[in-house]
Amino acid sequence: MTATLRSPSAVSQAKRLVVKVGSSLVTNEGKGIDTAAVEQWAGQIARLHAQDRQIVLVSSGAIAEGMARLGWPRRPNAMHELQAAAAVGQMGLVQAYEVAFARHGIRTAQILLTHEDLADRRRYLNARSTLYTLLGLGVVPIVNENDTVVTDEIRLGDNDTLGALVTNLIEAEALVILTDQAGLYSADPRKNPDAEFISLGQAGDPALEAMAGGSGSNIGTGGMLTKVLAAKRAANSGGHTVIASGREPDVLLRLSEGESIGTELRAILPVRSARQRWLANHLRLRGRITLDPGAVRALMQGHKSLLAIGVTAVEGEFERGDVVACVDQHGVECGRGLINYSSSDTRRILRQPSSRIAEILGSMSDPELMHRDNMVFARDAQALAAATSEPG
Ligand SMILES: Nc1ncnc2c1ncn2[C@@H]1O[C@H](COP(=O)(O)OP(=O)(O)O)[C@@H](O)[C@H]1O
Ligand SMILES: N[C@@H](CCC(=O)OP(=O)(O)O)C(=O)O
Repeated sequence: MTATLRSPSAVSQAKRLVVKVGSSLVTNEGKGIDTAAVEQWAGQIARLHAQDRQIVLVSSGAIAEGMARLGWPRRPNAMHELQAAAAVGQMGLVQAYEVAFARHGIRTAQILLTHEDLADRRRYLNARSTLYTLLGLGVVPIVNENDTVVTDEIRLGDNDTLGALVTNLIEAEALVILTDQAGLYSADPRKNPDAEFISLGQAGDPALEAMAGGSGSNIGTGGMLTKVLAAKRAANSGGHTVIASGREPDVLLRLSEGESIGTELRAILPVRSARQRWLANHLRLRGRITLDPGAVRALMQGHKSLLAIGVTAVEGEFERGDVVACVDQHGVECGRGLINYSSSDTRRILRQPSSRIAEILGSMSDPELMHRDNMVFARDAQALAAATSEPG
């Protein structure tokens, strides 16, 4: 039983939405592209299009389809083989979508993104402007990670995260994650047949992360946890998320008509500005600086600029203008931002008042290490609790 009274549905209100379909769904559990399913989704999206809704499709399946085309029975471990499979499979993926959408007179466009594209401010703005242009032209962009050029260290790896980043990028009101389960259960239903179905929740609720696979330890390995975390990320731009079965007949249409299908994770957190989201969405940072409890409080409670005097340690190598994490003494991130001094200069001025910067470095470009306008502060109560429990 997946449908419950839950109204109004986030999707029914959305004018702009991102639909994400997972690998096992698209490729029929690795057997090769499920053209019937692709046609179903294209038909539904065409109907939503006719209602003047703008849709971006984030589709996985390149690696699985590449493996099927190359006749590889098992997923390779070597990165270059995964990349080769993705290059082969991506052809099949876009071909299937192009044919399916053309039947409805709709053009499609292929957008392959990497984490670096979204981390670099200029490339991020370019990607956003291209997506807006395509949506304005009535085209359905088909997005995937550019698996062929990413390396292990910089890959997003799962398209749930990519779907959320795209939701933030284009400020979509809803993210629909279609998968092989009816939605989120209180535990993995494959292992726990008594798991309860969760129809409605709040994006960012840590209890959901525990249900989806334990908080933290499984991050990045896919499954439900990346979907729950994607909902939290989508909420940064006010996007509501629905996790539902891609095999549910007319799932997108019924959601758009207000029917309660799947798990809806509502965005209730205050919306962050586009610049704050860009800062928050950096998945891999060049360095981190450790703050003393007083500086953590100034950041978390006062949203103040960060001064060198509150910094106790510096890790990593970074330049002025890089995005760097601020962590408390337990390593919990309490904010991040564009740093005004390189890692070597920061090491020289840490624990020092701003009045001594010119004397130590020979000149002072800025009195603060990070200006509050170039920072985003954690919403996580854990960091605040850690900071306030310490005297200082
Ligand atoms: N609490 C949970 N509720 C539902 N599914 C869960 C849960 N925890 C883990 N899972 C697993 O997550 C799987 C879906 O994730 P994944 O295979 O990555 O899908 P996709 O390819 O669509 O992204 C489900 O098949 C299910 O076994
Ligand atoms: N970019 C990869 C998909 C990554 C992935 O496994 O995503 P998902 O199945 O959505 O968790 C591909 O197209 O094969």
